[in-house]
Amino acid sequence: MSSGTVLGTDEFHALPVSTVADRLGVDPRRGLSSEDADARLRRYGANTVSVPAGPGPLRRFLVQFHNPLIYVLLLAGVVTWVFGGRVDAGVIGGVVLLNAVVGFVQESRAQRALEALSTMVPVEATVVRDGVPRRIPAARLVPGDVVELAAGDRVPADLRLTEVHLAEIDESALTGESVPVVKSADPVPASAVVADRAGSAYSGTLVTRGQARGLVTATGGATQLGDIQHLVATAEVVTTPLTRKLARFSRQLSVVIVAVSAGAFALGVARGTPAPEMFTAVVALAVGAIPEGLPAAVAIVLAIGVVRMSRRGAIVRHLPAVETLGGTTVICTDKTGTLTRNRMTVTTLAAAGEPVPLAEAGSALRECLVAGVLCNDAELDEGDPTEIALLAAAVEAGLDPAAIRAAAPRTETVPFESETRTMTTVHNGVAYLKGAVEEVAARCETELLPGGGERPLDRAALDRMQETLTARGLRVLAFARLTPVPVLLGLQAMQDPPRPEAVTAVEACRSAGIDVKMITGDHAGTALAVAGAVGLADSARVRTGAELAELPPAEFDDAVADTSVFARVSPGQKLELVQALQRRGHVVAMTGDGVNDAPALRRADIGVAMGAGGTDAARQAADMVLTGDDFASIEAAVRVGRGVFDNLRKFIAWTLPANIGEGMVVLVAIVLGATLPIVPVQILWINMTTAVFLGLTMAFEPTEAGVMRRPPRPPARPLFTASLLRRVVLVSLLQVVAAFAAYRLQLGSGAPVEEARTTAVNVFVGVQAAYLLSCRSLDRPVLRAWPGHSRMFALGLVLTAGLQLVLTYVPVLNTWFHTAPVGLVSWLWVLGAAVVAFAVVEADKLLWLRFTARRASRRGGP
Ligand SMILES: Nc1ncnc2c1ncn2[C@@H]1O[C@H](COP(=O)(O)OP(=O)(O)OP(=O)(O)O)[C@@H](O)[C@H]1O
Repeated sequence: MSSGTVLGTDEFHALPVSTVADRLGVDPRRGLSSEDADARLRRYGANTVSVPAGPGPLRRFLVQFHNPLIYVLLLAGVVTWVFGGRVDAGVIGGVVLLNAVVGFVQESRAQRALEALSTMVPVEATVVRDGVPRRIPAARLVPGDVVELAAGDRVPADLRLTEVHLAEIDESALTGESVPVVKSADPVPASAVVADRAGSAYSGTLVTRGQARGLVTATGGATQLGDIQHLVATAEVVTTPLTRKLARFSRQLSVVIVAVSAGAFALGVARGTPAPEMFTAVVALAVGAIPEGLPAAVAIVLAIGVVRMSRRGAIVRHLPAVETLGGTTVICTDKTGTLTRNRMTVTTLAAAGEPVPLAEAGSALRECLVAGVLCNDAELDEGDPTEIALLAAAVEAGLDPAAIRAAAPRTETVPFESETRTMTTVHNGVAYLKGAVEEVAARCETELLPGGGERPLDRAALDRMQETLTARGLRVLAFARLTPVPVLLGLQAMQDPPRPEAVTAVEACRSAGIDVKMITGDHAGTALAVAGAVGLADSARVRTGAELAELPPAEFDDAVADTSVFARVSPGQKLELVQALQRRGHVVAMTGDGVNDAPALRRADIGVAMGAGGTDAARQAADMVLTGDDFASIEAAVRVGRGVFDNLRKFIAWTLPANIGEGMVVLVAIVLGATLPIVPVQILWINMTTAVFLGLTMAFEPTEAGVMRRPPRPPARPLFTASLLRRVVLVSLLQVVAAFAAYRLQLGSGAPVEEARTTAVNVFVGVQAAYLLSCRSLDRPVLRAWPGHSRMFALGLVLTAGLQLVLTYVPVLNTWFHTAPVGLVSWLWVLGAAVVAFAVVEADKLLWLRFTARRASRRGGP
């Protein structure tokens, strides 16, 4: 399906521009009229590629049954049925069904959270309509629209290029070719493949250099990108390194459990238990012990993290980023906009080594202000804040920017680039240069004196002036007239106030053991002053890009590690910085907004792009996009990331002992040759209800207050620590002992077996609930480190209690699950077991804390 069928041809790339414009019915200079565009929008639809829906709900539901464990359960159901256990078989069937429903719901939730993300970053395009360029949502583009492209933009639709200025486009998203393609406006042979069509630009690719204009030839699903997305049936699976690690762990554990079950089966049968009965028992053992919900639950915990982060202004583009963020050890951040407001105001001018107040500059430094107006792409209300400030300064000094521009129309432009740090424009044969002081001064031999006259450039005085201004945190730009001979016109120094919230956020990061480094293209003096203002500079630790370039390779990594402010850094060097830090084992978050920052963003463990000020190229390369461009959002995201990782650990720490305990009850009974204190269908009941209503509440735990007061998790730390393993052993033992004790003592006191088993089941769930309470704080006594109220947690407890009451007192369930109503004594058992289990785990935490503290002090540590 291509637009060609709609528009009469799909060979626009082979036609001259004028023919293309005719076919599309548009004047390439004026663009479409608004009415025509609206009509076309109705006719061709929105310019969005609907993500292929993926497998439908039915398919996703059926997939839930595709699991070896479920096969075994179903088999057990059939066996039970055949040997007459109709009710038990029905219960097993019900459990399988319920399991599928729960899995389905969980997965859908995670999927929805993720889908919501892709719509959150708005994409805009510059389009010419009714003869004027304007920004509109890219979704509203229609075939025939005239689109303007500039370096950093993502191509918003398929275009036939009409005008090209040095444009290069990275088409790797489409063709896999990573070298940018040089574009032209010429037709190519009709047979040319997409990669060879120099005269066209394709939706989803990135402009890496230059500017261009083009006519929209296809939108939405009719674009090449749309074609591809339809071909690639995206069954995108929600996996991260952690979910994969866990999935592998679950598989290994399953193998062990199946082996144990087989052994238990053989043992039981050898002792004379009927095979079908034994079979159902070991199936219960296996189902109870295998933590089947683990990978899905982890995906949910992460997805919830994504939602929480988006509320803090940080939009995560890749799920694994949530996990990585929590482990971040270094944040490398921009200055302008991220630590400061990016609201520039010129406060001082200077020439010939003397400051000139803005109020007097209109006469004394007129040409410096004029250069600031002419060599400038902004309007007073729109554009680069640095350039807006220059216009505002001219206005404040009494000049009229519009009149100045009208009198000296621009004939040539060399745009600003971070590499050259300068911009040049030519007006009626007069060339103006503006940019970083060093770069501009290097081109000049003479300088203008305030009020008139010239003298040879006094470089020492200029340097001193720059030192004075930058030390006040001002960004300093120099201006020169290049014709007939280069003369320095003066300096304009602008203020960009630090964000107050950045100060708190930097402080929070530092107390969280995260190193914050500032990387800027600005002058070292300015960088240092701003760093001081937001609380991240110790003056000895600033280095410039030039100094970095001089370092011998052997010293590079160390130097980078102990520098906190990098000034006059080029985008290419950002990549080197990331690599150096990673070589030292750091997990690096790096911000960037320009096209040239993309490699560094991609390389960083967490690439952070700006939603408002950044380019599409940077956003495309990033793992996370900040809607407010604000450093505080990075800090908030790290905080959430840590909380999410904690919740994962909590979930795992709860679920493993719970599951293994369930399996152990059966195993112990078989090994001892004793009757089962909990029968298979009851194990299934416990497994189903507690995993959802107790375990999953951990996903919603609030972030603990102290998360930002402890050091980052060491990148190499395994998920299964000694503490966790100890906890698994302890808690599964507690459960087994409690269940057996309750069962035996009840039997001993003459209670019928159903009542004794019901008590054992309730005791079991009670212990799991008590342990869940303890898991709200993994390492510290929970009552002392109370994480605050959690509605989910409370709801989970209430629902679980309700379900146990239903299981105990509702006759139908009594029949299905072989339970019976019990008396007060039985509930006292439950309460007692829960209290004891809670106390034991809390005591274990205290002992362990004391043990580690003593070990640390013996090693001479604090
Ligand atoms: N529009 C411009 N025209 C000419 N020169 C500029 C312009 N903007 C900035 N400069 C010069 O280039 C230097 C680097 O600016 P640039 O905007 O590349 O820094 P940056 O790395 O983006 O800064 P930050 O890290 O603070 O965001 C500035 O110190 C200034 O001297």
